Amino acid sequence: MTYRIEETDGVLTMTINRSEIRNAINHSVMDGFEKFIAAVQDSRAHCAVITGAGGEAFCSGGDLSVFHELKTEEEAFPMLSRMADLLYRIKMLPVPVIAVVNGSAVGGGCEIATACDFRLVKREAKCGFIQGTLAITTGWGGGSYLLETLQHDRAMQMLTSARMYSAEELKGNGWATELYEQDTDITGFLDRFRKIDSNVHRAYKQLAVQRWETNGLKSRVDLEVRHCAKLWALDAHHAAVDRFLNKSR
Ligand SMILES: CC[C@@H](C(=O)O)C(=O)SCCNC(=O)CCNC(=O)[C@H](O)C(C)(C)COP(=O)(O)OP(=O)(O)OC[C@H]1O[C@@H](n2cnc3c(N)ncnc32)[C@H](O)[C@@H]1OP(=O)(O)O
Repeated sequence: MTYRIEETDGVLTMTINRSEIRNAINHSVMDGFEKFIAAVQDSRAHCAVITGAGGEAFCSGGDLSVFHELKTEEEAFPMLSRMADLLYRIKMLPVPVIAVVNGSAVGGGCEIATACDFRLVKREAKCGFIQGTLAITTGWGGGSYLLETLQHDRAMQMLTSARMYSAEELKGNGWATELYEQDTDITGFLDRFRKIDSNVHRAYKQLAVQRWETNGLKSRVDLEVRHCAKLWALDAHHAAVDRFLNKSR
């Protein structure tokens, strides 16, 4: 199975389960996100968690071994817009969503984590919006979420530098909520959530959702998807993806 969904003590967790390919996202994982969203909406959970299996990576973004077959704007758009829609629905979930970034988050992996309300980042993890090195922009809404989350210049720096950041840098620029060393530190964070009535969490989340629904976030995400789909079709992107795939062979 490419994902696992479990509920423990009022916490619903989705684990991307493709560690051999660093938890890259394909359509099967997207099906998992559909199920996860439905499960959270139907539950009385305190909060939801997204993480990756294996410990090397939280998520390495889109599965380039599959998505390199998408050559044109028209071919790329449905994949980008499907995942953007899923991340928007995750952002709008009625409870706080926590990304447990237990390894590298690269490209779309950073977009998934940025759609969440909190990012707990393992001290050894490195994360980056490296899309620029592939001659594309973020295409799943993560650029809009980053600009919504960080101070403007820090968000722009992360997007335009297209480089990997250390966990310390991520704490410094505000992307990481907390750094952690051991899994027990995550348990401590979740226990603090459980101590407060879940209606309180839901009420604060509703305030955030209300702000995003009225400040045009969805239309910015739609624009982001269209920009990425256009750049996706250019030779510079296909050449960069070929270089990545050939290097790892
Ligand atoms: C499509 C949407 C777009 C967006 O909107 O944001 C994107 O997400 S673009 C994709 C961005 N992702 C990448 O460019 C992939 C980057 N991957 C890496 O930098 C590294 O793999 C890693 C995540 C830092 C992990 O490094 P390491 O632990 O050293 O593992 P390997 O590099 O040896 O990887 C193991 C294995 O997995 C394959 N792999 C990794 N990521 C992907 C991926 N995104 N798509 C396809 N395959 C991936 C890698 O090729 C290795 O394969 P083998 O050599 O066959 O074992």
